[in-house]
Amino acid sequence: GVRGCGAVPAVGSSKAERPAGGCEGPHLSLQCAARIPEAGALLDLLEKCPEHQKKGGFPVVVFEGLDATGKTTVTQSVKDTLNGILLSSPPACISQWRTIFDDEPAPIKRAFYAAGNYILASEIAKASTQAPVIIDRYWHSTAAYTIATEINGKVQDLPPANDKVYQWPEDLLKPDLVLLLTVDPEERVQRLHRRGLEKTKEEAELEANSLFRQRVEESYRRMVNPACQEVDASPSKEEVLKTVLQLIKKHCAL
Ligand SMILES: Nc1ncnc2c1ncn2[C@@H]1O[C@H](COP(=O)(O)OP(=O)(O)OP(=O)(O)O)[C@@H](O)[C@H]1O
Ligand SMILES: Nc1ccn([C@@H]2O[C@H](COP(=O)(O)O)[C@@H](O)[C@H]2O)c(=O)n1
Repeated sequence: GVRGCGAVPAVGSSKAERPAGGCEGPHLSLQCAARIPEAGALLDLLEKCPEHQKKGGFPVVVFEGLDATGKTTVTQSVKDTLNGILLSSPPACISQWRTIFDDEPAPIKRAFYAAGNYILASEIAKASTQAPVIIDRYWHSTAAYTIATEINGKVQDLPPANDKVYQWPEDLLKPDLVLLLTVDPEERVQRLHRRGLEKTKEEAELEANSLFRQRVEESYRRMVNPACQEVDASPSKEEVLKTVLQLIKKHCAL
């Protein structure tokens, strides 16, 4: 069995909790490695990461949110202001395989992002002994997009608010603070267009499908332990930076 690879049917549960019959983890990993050579390399990297990584003494702050809500912009500024270390999910060491897994069926694609979070945890453990760590997406993104993809229809059709799919995995290093950036849909579309990068399939889906967008955001809001703290990211870049720095100072010992 491999950490993180059973994330689709068991979002939020730890490796140990996953039922053998319902767990796609080991099954998926063997299948993947035989068919996709990069899956073998990914699993090798994952196996090298020690389990139950511990955080260092510096704060670990995650930024979450839909595409184009301003995560890249604000994480860079926070990192510069705090002399921190900027990390992202999926981590740089596996990002060259991202397009390969993005084109795979949903369970394999999600397993890639889930495994990436466990590899990222090793980087967070090390970096947080040296400086404040600022992260662009982590587990909440993997969980929220998975839940919103697995469930069709309206927000009311999502699993109930206290369902265990919204729990943080027991065996994954926890951040000190998770900030969820939100902007109204019109502003977000304008930012997407202003940015002008090529859209991924999922970004196109997000833009076209307002119900999907609502399910992703609501899933973020339902995540617990740690929950996301919502930040209105509609104001100017300077205002947003000021707000998040205040929140970091309030919640983390710097
Ligand atoms: N507060 C803001 N006001 C106006 N424009 C902004 C603000 N923050 C970011 N932008 C602009 O919006 C666009 C998207 O921002 P950014 O790339 O930081 O979002 P993102 O959340 O990292 O997106 P993705 O998740 O797709 O990488 C960029 O062109 C950026 O300059
Ligand atoms: N921890 C993560 C990170 C990302 N994803 C998936 O990637 C898409 C967004 O990535 P950007 O680089 O454009 O911000 C997002 O749609 C997720 O599908 C993930 O699942 N888990």
